[in-house]
Amino acid sequence: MARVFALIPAAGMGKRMGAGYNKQYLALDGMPIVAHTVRVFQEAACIDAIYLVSPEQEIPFCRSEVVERYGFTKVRAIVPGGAERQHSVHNGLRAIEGIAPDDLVLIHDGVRPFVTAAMLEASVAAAQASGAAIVAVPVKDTVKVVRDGVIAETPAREQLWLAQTPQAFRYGLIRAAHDEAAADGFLGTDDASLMERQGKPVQVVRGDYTNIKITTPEDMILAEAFLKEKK
Ligand SMILES: Nc1ccn([C@@H]2O[C@H](COP(=O)(O)OP(=O)(O)OP(=O)(O)O)[C@@H](O)[C@H]2O)c(=O)n1
Ligand SMILES: C[C@](O)(CO)[C@H](O)COP(=O)(O)O
Repeated sequence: MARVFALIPAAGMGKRMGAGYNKQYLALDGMPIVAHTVRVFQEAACIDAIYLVSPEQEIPFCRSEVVERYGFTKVRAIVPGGAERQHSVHNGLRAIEGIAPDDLVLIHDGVRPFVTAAMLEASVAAAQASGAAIVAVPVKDTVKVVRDGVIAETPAREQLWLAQTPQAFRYGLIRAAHDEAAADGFLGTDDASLMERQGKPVQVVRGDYTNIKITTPEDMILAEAFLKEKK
């Protein structure tokens, strides 16, 4: 039976949030954003172990203020991050102890606190069946490709989806994709894109519009509203 590992990159700088410190520690209902996220994985029966990725200098803070404070017993290690998200994920993948190629890894942004147990279960089932699956939602607006301030193209909306996380993979597949991208100096903005460039299929699991990545200040307003609605 494949085991399921969660890998949560939380080693960004939160530059677009402009909070003056890492946005994953901003409080939502008195609890750091990243703790809301980890809690969903801690409580999900389908997750066996969690690896967190943090800026190296913040590892002691993350351990005491997130892992120990909230009793996240599934967290096996806090791994030092890299310059870009992809580097942080690659560091995390290399740090998972005793993982087998057929085990599953669910990669999930530390700043997407509205992930649900249902999304985790659907991702696990899809990756178990096909090897690779991401959560995504259809775009609601019309999307334009713009070059030099002028519209170059209007892609058919029916084909456009917004990639979210979790992104779930058989470990052997995503490890090979990350190793190859690193060797080629390729930087993608999500993990699925590293498999796509190898011509490997990635399934899509329908997510939810509330599964936002908290990126800019207005996302905090949305997050507070979603949290109020959940209560
Ligand atoms: N070098 C990096 C960059 C990002 N992340 C993580 O990847 C997730 C998504 O990244 P993003 O929202 O872009 O976060 P930041 O990089 O912190 O934001 P910014 O680009 O505004 O600095 C976050 O949980 C972030 O902590 C990471 O682990 N390591
Ligand atoms: C992985 C991701 O959350 C999917 O939407 C996104 O691509 C991360 O991008 P960012 O540049 O780190 O914000």
